[in-house]
Amino acid sequence: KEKVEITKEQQALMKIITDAYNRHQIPQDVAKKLLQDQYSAEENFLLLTEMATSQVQVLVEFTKNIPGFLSLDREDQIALLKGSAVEAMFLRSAQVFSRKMPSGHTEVLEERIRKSGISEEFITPMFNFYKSIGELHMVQEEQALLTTVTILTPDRPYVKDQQAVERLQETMLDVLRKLCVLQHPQEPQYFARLLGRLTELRTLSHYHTEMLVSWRMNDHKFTPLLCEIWDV
Ligand SMILES: COc1ccc(-c2nc3ccccc3n2[C@H](C(=O)Nc2c(C)cccc2C)C2CCCCC2)c(OC)c1
Repeated sequence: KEKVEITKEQQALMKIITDAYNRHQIPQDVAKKLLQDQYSAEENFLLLTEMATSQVQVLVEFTKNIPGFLSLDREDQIALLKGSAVEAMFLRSAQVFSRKMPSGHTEVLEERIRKSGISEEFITPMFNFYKSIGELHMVQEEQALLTTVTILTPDRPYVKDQQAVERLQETMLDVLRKLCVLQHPQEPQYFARLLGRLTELRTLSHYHTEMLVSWRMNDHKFTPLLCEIWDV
C-alpha cells in the first residue's frame, strides 16, 4: 500500500489556493435572498445576471492567486477565464446548493430555483449535477482545487500554449489526488468520481445559453461583461 504524502510545497500551494478561494467569494448570499422572498421570473433573471457578473469578477481575482497563472501568456489567461467562467458558476452554484442548511431550507431553495423562470427541460440535469456534487461532501480544499483544475483546462478554445496550462493543471491534480486519498481513505476511487463530475459540469454548461434565452420572460438584458463571457 503506497504511503501517500503531501509535500511541504504542496501544503503551501493548497493553503494559497484555499485562502484565495475563500477570500474571493461573492459578498451577498443569494441563497439567503432566495429563502427570504419569492421573486418574479424577471427579478430572478436580474439576480442571476448580477450574481454571474460578480462571479466573473471574483474569478479573475481568484486566478491571480493561482501560482503560475500570471506567468502564462496573457491571451491564454483570458482564454482560460472565458472558457471556464460558466463551469465555475455552476460549480459555485452546486456548492452553494449543497451547503448544510437548517432542515427544510434546502427544499425551499430547490422549489424557488425550480420556479425561478428557468425552463423545465434544464431543471433535472441541473439538480442531478447539484446532488452529485453534494454527495461528494467535499472539504473546502477540494472545492478550491476542483475549481482551479477546471480553470486550468488546457483544451479551451484559443489557448495557444496548451503544454504550459497542462503542466500547471497536473501540479494541481497531483495535490487534489493526494488530498482525496487522505480525506477519503475508505473510498479509493473518490478522486476518479470527483473528476467525473467535471465531465457532467462541461455537459451542463453546454446548455447555459439555451437556459438563458428560454428564461420565462421576454427581452432578456445582459451586462456587457456577460455578453463577453456568455454566448448571448
Ligand atoms: C445559467 O443558469 C443558471 C445558473 C445558476 C443557477 C443557480 N443555481 C443555484 C443553486 C443555489 C443557489 C443559487 C443558484 N442559482 C442562481 C445563482 O445566483 N447562482 C450563482 C451564480 C450565477 C453565481 C455565483 C453564485 C451562485 C449561487 C440563482 C439566481 C436567481 C434565481 C435562482 C437561481 C440557475 O438556477 C436556475 C440557473
